[in-house]
Amino acid sequence: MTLGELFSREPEEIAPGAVHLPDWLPEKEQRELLTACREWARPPAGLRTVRMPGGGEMSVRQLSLGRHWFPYGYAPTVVDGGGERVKPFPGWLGEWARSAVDDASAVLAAGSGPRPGPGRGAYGEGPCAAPYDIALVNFYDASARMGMHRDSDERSGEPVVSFSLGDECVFRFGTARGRGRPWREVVLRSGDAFVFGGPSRLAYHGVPRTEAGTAPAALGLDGRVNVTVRAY
Ligand SMILES: O=C(O)CCC(=O)C(=O)O
Ligand SMILES: [Fe+2]
Repeated sequence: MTLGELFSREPEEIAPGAVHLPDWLPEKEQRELLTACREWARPPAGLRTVRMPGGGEMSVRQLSLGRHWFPYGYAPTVVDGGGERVKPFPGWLGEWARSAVDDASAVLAAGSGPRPGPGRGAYGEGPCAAPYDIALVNFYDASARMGMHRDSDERSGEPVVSFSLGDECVFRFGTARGRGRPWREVVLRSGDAFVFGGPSRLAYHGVPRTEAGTAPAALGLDGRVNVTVRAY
C-alpha cells in the first residue's frame, strides 16, 4: 500500500478556501505538462538553485514563467542570477488553472462553508478577476523538501493553483496565522491539483517529504515536479 492509499482520494475542502482535487490532470495532460517543464528547464532562465537571503540554498530546484520569482519578489529578468529575461507564461496553463478554480469553487459551494453570492464563484471571482500570468515550477529529488511558507509576493488575491507530477508527497497545509499547528497533511499524487484561495490564500504550507519511486511508470519521471500557477 502506498502512502496515498491511506488518505481520501475524493475532492475535499482541506481548510476554508483550500481544495484538494485528486487525479485532476489526465495522463495525457500530465505528459504534456512534464514535456513543457523539461523544455522550460533549459537555459536561458532555466532550472536553478535558489539562494536565500540568509545564505542557505533551497533543496528544491526552480524555474519561473511570466515573471521571475526571487526571495522575496518578482522581476522580469533573473535578477539574482544571470539577468536573462524570464520565459513567457503559456495561455493554456492559465486556462487549466482557471478551470481547476471552477472545480474547486463547486466543491466549496457544495460544502458546509459560506455560500457564494449569486453568479459568483466561491472565491468571489468574476469577469474582472486577474488573469493567471505567472508560474513557479519546482523540481524535487528524493531528498528535497520545502519548509512552511506563504505565497505572499503576488499583488493579486487570486487563488494559487498547484499541479503535481511524478512521486507523491506529503503536502502540509496550515493557517495564515503562523507556520505552526494546526495543519492538515494530504498526499499529493501525480495528476492532483490543489487550489488555495479566499481565507486560505495566505496560509502557510510546505512539503515535508516525497516518496521516492511512487511516480507512475508511464510518466518517465524520477522525482517530483510541482507547478504552481498564480496571478501576479
Ligand atoms: O511543491 C508543492 O506542492 C508546493 C510548492 C509551493 O508551495 C510553492 O511553489 O510555493
Ligand atoms: Fe507555496
